Amino acid sequence: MNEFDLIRRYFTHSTPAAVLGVGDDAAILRPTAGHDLHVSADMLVSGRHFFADVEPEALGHKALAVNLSDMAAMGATPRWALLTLALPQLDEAWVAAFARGFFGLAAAHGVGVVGGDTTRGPLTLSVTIMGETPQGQALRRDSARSGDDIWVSGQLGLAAAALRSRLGQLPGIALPADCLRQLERPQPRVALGQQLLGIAHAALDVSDGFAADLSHILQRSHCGAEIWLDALPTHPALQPLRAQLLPCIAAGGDDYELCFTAPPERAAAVLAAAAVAGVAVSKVGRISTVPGLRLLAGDGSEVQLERLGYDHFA
Ligand SMILES: Nc1ncnc2c1ncn2[C@@H]1O[C@H](COP(=O)(O)OP(=O)(O)OP(=O)(O)O)[C@@H](O)[C@H]1O
Ligand SMILES: Cc1ncc(C[n+]2csc(CCOP(=O)(O)O)c2C)c(N)n1
Ligand SMILES: [Mg+2]
Repeated sequence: MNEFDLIRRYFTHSTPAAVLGVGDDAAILRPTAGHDLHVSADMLVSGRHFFADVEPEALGHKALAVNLSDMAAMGATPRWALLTLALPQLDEAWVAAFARGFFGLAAAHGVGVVGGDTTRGPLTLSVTIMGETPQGQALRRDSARSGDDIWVSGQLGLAAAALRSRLGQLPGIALPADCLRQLERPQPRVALGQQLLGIAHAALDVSDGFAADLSHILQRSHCGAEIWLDALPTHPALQPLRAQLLPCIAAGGDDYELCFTAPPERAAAVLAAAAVAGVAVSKVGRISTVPGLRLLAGDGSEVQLERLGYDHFA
């Protein structure tokens, strides 16, 4: 099997939503009239974003999931993706499983894989994703307003706990299986993002860590926030370990949940949107005019974290 057999066999699927998909020098796409086009890229590098021995099917899922999560964060409907791979060797069973995970999730979200690039090299997966929102409707980072409630979807800290456990940093702690599942197969909150259009003011997805990512909203919106640490949602089985796992919950990363702000009078609309999307949401703080992020313990005292989130170069 050569490079082109590999592409034909594993990476060429029909793409009815594209004018022209895999097989030419470029794909041809026709965005929906009256919509804005969203484009985002996210890369996964072996040893940096995943362990080299991870199940290839899970890796295929995650490579697309982290990109779908960026579309979810904008409230966009994901439509097309490009898949760029560097593979150290041609291991057909590995590629078949990877493609199963990737194309399974693509099909579930109606995303057409319209092209990419394949080369030999250190295991690296890069995805470019494109999606749409009705013109001017997208959920951006720069639109939070003083007085907004701050919400987060799902549960935080599970993936970071699983990572630390795998690294031997949580001796004597048995984690629920949901933690490893969250690390290896995150569920992007695409439906929630779309439901929040017209309700949320600002949004992003939590990839580096809740505190670090919320800080991006604060910077771009020129405001501050207080966060009630006890309100940050996590897995029930981790509740007794909350104090020890606070760095995972508040600043761990790999959560792929949505953090968003909305005016208090839209709280019922937020809860209704979450119910339609089938995702739990928690109110965890408030946007204020006082600059900076204040993390508050149950007694109202301010907590300083050593790190707010993951940083590749820190
Ligand atoms: N090499 C680069 N060249 C140009 N723009 C970049 C580059 N790397 C990142 N960016 C841009 O910087 C912004 C922040 O990027 P980042 O990768 O941190 O996105 P994120 O959504 O916060 O996190 P994640 O990568 O986990 O999705 C984005 O607008 C992204 O397009
Ligand atoms: C083996 C291994 N080591 C570390 C981590 C943790 N990790 C890596 S990148 C990142 C932030 C998001 O990445 P990016 O900002 O590049 O999108 C996190 C939380 C992991 N998942 N696997
Ligand atoms: Mg993002």
